[in-house]
Amino acid sequence: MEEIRLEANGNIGPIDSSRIPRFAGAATFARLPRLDQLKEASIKVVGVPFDAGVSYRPGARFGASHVREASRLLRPYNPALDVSPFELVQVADAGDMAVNPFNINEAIETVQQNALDLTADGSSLVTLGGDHTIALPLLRAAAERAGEPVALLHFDAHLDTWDTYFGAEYTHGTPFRRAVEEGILDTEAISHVGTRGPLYGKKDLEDDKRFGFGIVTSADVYYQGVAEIVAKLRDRIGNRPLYVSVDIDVLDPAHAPGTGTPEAGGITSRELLEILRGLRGMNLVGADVVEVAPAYDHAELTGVAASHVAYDLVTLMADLRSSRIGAEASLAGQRKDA
Ligand SMILES: N=C(N)NCCCC(=O)O
Ligand SMILES: [Zn+2]
Ligand SMILES: [Zn+2]
Repeated sequence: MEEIRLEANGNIGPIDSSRIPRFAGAATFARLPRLDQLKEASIKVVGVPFDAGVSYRPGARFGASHVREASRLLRPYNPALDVSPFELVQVADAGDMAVNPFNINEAIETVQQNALDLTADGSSLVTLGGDHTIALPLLRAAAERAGEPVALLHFDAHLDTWDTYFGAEYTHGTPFRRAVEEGILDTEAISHVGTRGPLYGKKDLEDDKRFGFGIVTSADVYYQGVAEIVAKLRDRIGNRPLYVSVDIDVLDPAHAPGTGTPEAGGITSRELLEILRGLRGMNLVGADVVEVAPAYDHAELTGVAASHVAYDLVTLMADLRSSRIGAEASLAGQRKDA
């Protein structure tokens, strides 16, 4: 059937949910056009159906399609930031990467190469996981595109800076240790947010600190509040190229039960969204939302939370890009006047 879409400023937007019921048709993120329906896009949402790196419950391979399904209810105007992201720039759903489910090393190579290919035109990626293993190749690609090590804001119940599991180096509990070892993170500006729960030992925290990570625990969010935490994070990161990785288990299991390694005592979806919104204007170069495992989800809670997180990340990127376009235009105007 014909797709009736919203359009503005030459950008092709979501299917118009006032004319085609939002529950009709195949799901793309926020009902956006597929990349293969367009010539180009400035922001691409891409899925990575991969969960061969998990240490506990499997199922995050189905995360991206679950988030797409749950994203049918997203609307085109984001009042929290007063931005209509799909009007400002072209946003598209780039589909799923075809990653080898039987070979982790090959899967990591594929994610890295696909991320580089998708961003060769200067566009930005929001990746839907997949387990957290995929953050490593995504960070490699982000650092290569940025031309320098990137700052990292890592929202997670877990540190994910452990060394190995069963001798395996590339797992969902180890991506950020590998990233530090590879020199792709700017260790002056890396922080975990939302960590909590039992660890293997105190050494986990000592190692993590040695790598350069700052920690804002889930309890810190409760005691200090969103505004204070945002101010501290902004201060630490400044204008460095910033990658944001959101493990959905950063949320309390009450807000996101559909995940593989749940921990009690997490932040709320309101807190997470407000912290993300507080990053407005920062130099966001890439982002992921990982660890959505729909088999353990109820009432689409986790899918809805993850789709809103991805929507706010897209909004931040769209806002940043359009403010840069605006700044360039006014600079060009000034040059012409001079
Ligand atoms: N990245 C996530 N979600 N979890 C890591 C937990 C690793 C562990 O089982 O100790
Ligand atoms: Zn986690
Ligand atoms: Zn994680």
